[in-house]
Amino acid sequence: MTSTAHFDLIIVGTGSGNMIPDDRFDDLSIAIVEEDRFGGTCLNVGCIPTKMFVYAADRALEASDSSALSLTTSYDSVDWADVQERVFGKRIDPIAAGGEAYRRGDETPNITVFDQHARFVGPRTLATGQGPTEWTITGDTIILATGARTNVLDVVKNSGIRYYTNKDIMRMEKLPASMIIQGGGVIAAEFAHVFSALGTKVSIINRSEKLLKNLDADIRDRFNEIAASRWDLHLGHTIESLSTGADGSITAVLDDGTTVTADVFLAATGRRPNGDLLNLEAAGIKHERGLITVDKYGRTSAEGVWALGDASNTFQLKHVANAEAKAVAHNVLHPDDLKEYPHDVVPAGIFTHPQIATVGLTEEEARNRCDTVTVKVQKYGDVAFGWAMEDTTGLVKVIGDSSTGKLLGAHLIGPQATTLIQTFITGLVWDIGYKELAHNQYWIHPALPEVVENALLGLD
Ligand SMILES: Cc1cc2nc3c(=O)[nH]c(=O)nc-3n(C[C@H](O)[C@H](O)[C@H](O)COP(=O)(O)OP(=O)(O)OC[C@H]3O[C@@H](n4cnc5c(N)ncnc54)[C@H](O)[C@@H]3O)c2cc1C
Ligand SMILES: NC(=O)c1ccc[n+]([C@@H]2O[C@H](COP(=O)([O-])OP(=O)(O)OC[C@H]3O[C@@H](n4cnc5c(N)ncnc54)[C@H](O)[C@@H]3O)[C@@H](O)[C@H]2O)c1
Repeated sequence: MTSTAHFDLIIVGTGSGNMIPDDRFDDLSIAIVEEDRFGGTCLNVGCIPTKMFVYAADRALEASDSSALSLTTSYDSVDWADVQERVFGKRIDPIAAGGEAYRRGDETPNITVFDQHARFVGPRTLATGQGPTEWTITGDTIILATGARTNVLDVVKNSGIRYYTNKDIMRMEKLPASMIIQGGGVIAAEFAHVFSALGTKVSIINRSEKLLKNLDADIRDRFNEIAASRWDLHLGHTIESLSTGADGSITAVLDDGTTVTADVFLAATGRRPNGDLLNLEAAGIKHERGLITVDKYGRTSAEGVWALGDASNTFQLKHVANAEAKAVAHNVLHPDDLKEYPHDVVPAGIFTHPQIATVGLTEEEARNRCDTVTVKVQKYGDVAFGWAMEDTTGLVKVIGDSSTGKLLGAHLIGPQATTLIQTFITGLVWDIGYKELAHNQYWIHPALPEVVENALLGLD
């Protein structure tokens, strides 16, 4: 038998969706539906655990060769099980379990948790469940925060090989001796660094000729040079077939006949939004191949239904999903004072080695839009802290419009790039001219942000 219930608000997905119910919502009856672990991608299988692995990988890589600093150091080995226990056992899993217990417990009596897949069976009506009990729930307001999943290509799915995605690769039983990574985007770049720094031989197979192909060309090319020195790259190729050997190893045959063999295979070929699994048509919700269509306030095509995060934007970034969740929380409470999703200045960081960070227009995009582009590329190695680091590869590229004195974009590769970029984000958000940004504040000498100062000073 199917039970039924009505709620003021239904939230599907507990990534950024779980941020929404705060004390402003205490008077509403709320259903939260989550079919997997509480906390969503970022907490359980994305940003947070990956960066905990990345930090260890950074230390291992740096220790493996400090000769430029006149030091004799080495990286010996990793206790893989201990890293997993530290990341998941001590931190991630208790946070996820605690988040769920809080929503199920006495402190949020207005909230009911459903733990089965939700799909629409009519306008503002979802079929879901609590354990084995089937439920049909209706809501005056529904917020879809259902995220995205790995886009596993047919050649992988249909091959019968055991393959990993970001969901299970960090929980592998032991560190593999070798790994094939399919894809050349952000996830490939981050995991290639993690595994190779810890001792795995990494081969990357990527359809495009360049890794991280959408970056500003100078940053992209610098990264590709560094990547070629660390990993076995097969760029500009696709996989024709995959098979499992008698010893369990995986062999990929590429479109040029090359074979690549490794212990494990990681699929990192993009993430597709989960809307295709929600039966959106039954509720009159428009979407494009699962990407839910929303207006600038987060409203879908169906009255009373909102969407946010990876379910409905193409940024696929946690800070954007969080910002949208804040906007939706406000909008459902204040229908006469809607806030727009903040999509004007969206920065991104890539926690590979070296780190990469980017905000605003690339040089190519800027030149296509503006005739008065000014560009400065400042090497880390030409400022005092860069000398201390003996850095030979880091650079800060800043792009401005000389006719207005305004920043257009900034792109960094090098140590602490994801931190250094914050000055450019501030400049862009507050519309501060690049000369003011450089001159109207102190830059601690001889700290690394001097590389940012010098980049700004170099614009015409
Ligand atoms: C490996 C990796 C590393 C990343 N690193 C970064 C990073 O460093 N910085 C950054 O900004 N971003 C990063 N991201 C991206 C970031 O994780 C996502 O943009 C963000 O988590 C999206 O949040 P969300 O709330 O939209 O979706 P999610 O966090 O994916 O939440 C969606 C939830 O909905 C649930 N759900 C879906 N459909 C249903 C259904 N029908 N019924 C019930 N429940 C359902 C899912 O189980 C999931 O828990 C990373 C992603 C990956 C994969
Ligand atoms: N640090 C961060 O902020 C961070 C970290 C990890 C993931 N993420 C988010 O997760 C998203 C997904 O990451 P990703 O690396 O999976 O995606 P991506 O879009 O960055 O890269 C996908 C890769 O797969 C390849 N590919 C796609 N379809 C293919 C096909 N049919 N055949 C062959 N190759 C194909 C692409 O050429 C590309 O190299 C990112 O875009 C990012 O927004 C963010």
